[in-house]
Amino acid sequence: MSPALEVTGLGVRYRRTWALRDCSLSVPAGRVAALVGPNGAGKTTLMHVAVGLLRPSRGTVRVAGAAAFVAQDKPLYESFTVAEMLAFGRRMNTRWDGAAAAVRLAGLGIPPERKVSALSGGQQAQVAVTLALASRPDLLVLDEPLANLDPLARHDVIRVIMAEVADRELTVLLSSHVVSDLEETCDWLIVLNGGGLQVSGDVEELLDGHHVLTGPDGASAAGARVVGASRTGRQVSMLVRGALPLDPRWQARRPGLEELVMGYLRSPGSSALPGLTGVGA
Ligand SMILES: Nc1ncnc2c1ncn2[C@@H]1O[C@H](COP(=O)(O)OP(=O)(O)OP(=O)(O)O)[C@@H](O)[C@H]1O
Repeated sequence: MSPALEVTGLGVRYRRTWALRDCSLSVPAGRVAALVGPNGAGKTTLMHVAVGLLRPSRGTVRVAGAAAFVAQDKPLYESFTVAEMLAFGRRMNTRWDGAAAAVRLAGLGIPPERKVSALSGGQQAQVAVTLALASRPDLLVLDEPLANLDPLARHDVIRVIMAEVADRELTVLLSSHVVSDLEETCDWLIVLNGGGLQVSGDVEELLDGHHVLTGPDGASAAGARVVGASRTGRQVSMLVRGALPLDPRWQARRPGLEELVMGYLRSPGSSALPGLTGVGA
């Protein structure tokens, strides 16, 4: 099956700053991909290129079908009512499912005559996601849609998106700084760091392919590809990729998603990308 999103040798430069350098990745159709990375990693830039808001300085980006985007800040026109936003969406989109959007907003208790500026942050996020889904995209790109939402509203927004993913082959690219929000939702992981791609792959395969090791100071890591290590007193903890080290003093377990992400973010020189081998690769 062809990928929903394919990025090859992507570089994006803002004047003298390269926001993204030599990124190549592909996300299979029907996946919910988490895009994580520290501030300034290039997440928004990648999303803008994916939806055609920004042109690559180098390389190519290919989306199979139509993309919809929910921006990080102010995704809606504040002076519009909800009904006006829906009418605007209908005019701007060739394939538009206004009926489903109206049903969803009614289910959420959001009145059509209410001005966007009078909605809570959670309601605004719900309206923005509903409008994006009404355009029947093949790829839905969401830049931190859960920021500033309370836990209940976060759960509701995720539930709406996941229902749509289950209904049809929608692919989602979702950025967030809160990895725990992504744990139950995402089955693909992309980690960007300082404009470079560190990780892109199936979440289960990545978790199966890594171990968290704990052992005494002085235990040998020979035979393992170390992503990163930390020390607490005389205890050493390491994230390794692939085979375990030979030294029997290590205790190994499968990492959680957050441990995996943090392990890579703390070691910007490490990467887990298809086709790369060697220490830290
Ligand atoms: N319009 C712009 N002009 C110049 N530099 C920019 C512009 N937009 C982004 N950058 C720079 O590009 C880099 C990547 O920014 P980007 O917004 O893509 O990161 P991000 O991962 O989305 O960050 P955050 O998590 O803070 O939202 C940063 O160094 C940023 O300062």
